[in-house]
Amino acid sequence: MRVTAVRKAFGSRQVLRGVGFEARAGQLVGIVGENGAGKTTLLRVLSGDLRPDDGRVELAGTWGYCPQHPVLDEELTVRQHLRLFQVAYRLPDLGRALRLIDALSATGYLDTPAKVLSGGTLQKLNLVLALMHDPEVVLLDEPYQGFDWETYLRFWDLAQELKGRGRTVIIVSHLAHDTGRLDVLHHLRDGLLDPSPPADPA
Ligand SMILES: Nc1ncnc2c1ncn2[C@@H]1O[C@H](COP(=O)(O)OP(=O)(O)OP(=O)(O)O)[C@@H](O)[C@H]1O
Repeated sequence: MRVTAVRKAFGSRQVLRGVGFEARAGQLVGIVGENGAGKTTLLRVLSGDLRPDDGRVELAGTWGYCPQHPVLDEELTVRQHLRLFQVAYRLPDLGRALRLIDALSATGYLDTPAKVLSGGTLQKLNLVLALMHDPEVVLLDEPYQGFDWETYLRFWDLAQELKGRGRTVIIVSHLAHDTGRLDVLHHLRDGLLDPSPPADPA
């Protein structure tokens, strides 16, 4: 993925003022910044959900997008959501989706409607919907919000597994901890990315 000089304003508020970076296959890339820094705006531009005022986003291959707020139908169960996305992604079966649900310990909720799921379980579904077609580039907006510690650790196992298979994983968070798990960390400040040196594995 190559991002060049992306600009986006809402009215007179310049949120992105020339953002550029590259992410390669097999890289875990973090983008951190304070509340309101423009992280979600950037990810929406990267996913094609929002048109930038200027700049380019080049993305080779398939992508998956896990938005900050799950876009789900509260009347549908977890399994029905998986089926809906199976059709949209044109997948032959739900094998990978069910393995991901299992890896996140959500199998017990397959037949539960979204409207009665806890926030953390909704987020598990949100994440699985972004990963079930095994995209080459994964865009994750605060992917572990609401996760308990066990699930948080499983999330990072999953991220490592994706990295190991050459996927590009871009994680946006307002939390700058756990940066040792990332290959590259960018800070979004004043509408620009400030690249940090590779995270210290210690
Ligand atoms: N659709 C919109 N219309 C107008 N202003 C917007 C819109 N979306 C975002 N903004 C503004 O752009 C700025 C950046 O918002 P954004 O949601 O991208 O920040 P963020 O870094 O993701 O924040 P957080 O960590 O709180 O999720 C904020 O000032 C926000 O109010």
